[in-house]
Amino acid sequence: MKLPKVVTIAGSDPSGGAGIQADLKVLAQFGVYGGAAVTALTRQTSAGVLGLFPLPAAWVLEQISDVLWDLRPPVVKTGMLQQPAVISGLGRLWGAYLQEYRDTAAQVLPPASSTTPAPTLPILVVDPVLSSGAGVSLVDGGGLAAFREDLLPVTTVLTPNVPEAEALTGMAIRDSGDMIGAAERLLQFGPQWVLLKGGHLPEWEGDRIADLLISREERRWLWGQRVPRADLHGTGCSLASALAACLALGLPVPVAAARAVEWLRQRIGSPLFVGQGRGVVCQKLEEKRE
Ligand SMILES: Nc1ncnc2c1ncn2[C@@H]1O[C@H](COP(=O)(O)OP(=O)(O)O)[C@@H](O)[C@H]1O
Ligand SMILES: Cc1ncc(COP(=O)(O)OP(=O)(O)O)c(N)n1
Repeated sequence: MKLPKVVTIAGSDPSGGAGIQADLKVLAQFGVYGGAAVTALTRQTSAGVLGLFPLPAAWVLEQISDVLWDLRPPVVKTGMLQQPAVISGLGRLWGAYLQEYRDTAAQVLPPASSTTPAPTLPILVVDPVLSSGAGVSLVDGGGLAAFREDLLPVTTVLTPNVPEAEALTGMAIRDSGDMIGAAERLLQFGPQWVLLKGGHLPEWEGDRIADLLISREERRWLWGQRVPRADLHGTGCSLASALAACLALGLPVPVAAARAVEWLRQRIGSPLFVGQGRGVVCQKLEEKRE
């Protein structure tokens, strides 16, 4: 088997709970090699985001291009992209990356027929980070339009939470029916799959909770046990990285999504308190120390 590799494109969180630091730790836990292109530096503690220092957009895009054509990762995951020029530029770069795969496959494979499977294309997991858990905006004006117009058309799996799906669609999401409507609207922007996370909805009955995984062909609810949730951050980054890792290990999207969601849910009720503020996702349950 080829070395499983994921490149994460995200911001830096010095406290290690979110951003590239969290992504690389999750990838390592799944046994997947991680590369990272950094979009912005934050001043951030476990209590929240104190400041944001974006790197020049052209320079960020050069970093991404360098690492894509060097490592040739089969899976890329995005976190805080922050600037519209980075979001749109990544859409263009990813289109070129996919095209090169198609051209190479056309040279080495026999012509496609009903019996030859289509070549496996690289996978782009987009976690549309818009704000920190405490509400600090992590995207500049124009970012939503850049996502909708330039990045979602080339996205394989989009992983919004409820507020992110509301912002991208302009639709209010109050219950599971609204989740379906918003996820279908998101599919119209172009992603092949949408994993709409349900953690922000109050409606779930009793001790159950669900996320919605949807494509143009299928719809699945990923049900799980709702646990009392301590205040923690980095859950969105960790889930998208776990999903990217499972995809790099060769699992199909529905299996990878179910496994990643389960992995995170096992950790949500049992965070690590590493600083003075919120908890972070515990990387290895069996090694948990207070
Ligand atoms: N109280 C909870 N108990 C169990 N799982 C939860 C709980 N809250 C959220 N989750 C799960 O954690 C993941 C992240 O959910 P969510 O909070 O919606 O997104 P985000 O972390 O991006 O804000 C989802 O798989 C969701 O089902
Ligand atoms: C550098 C950086 N990137 C992303 C976030 C947001 O983290 P996320 O896991 O999406 O959200 P919360 O769990 O914090 O709600 C961040 N804070 N910093």
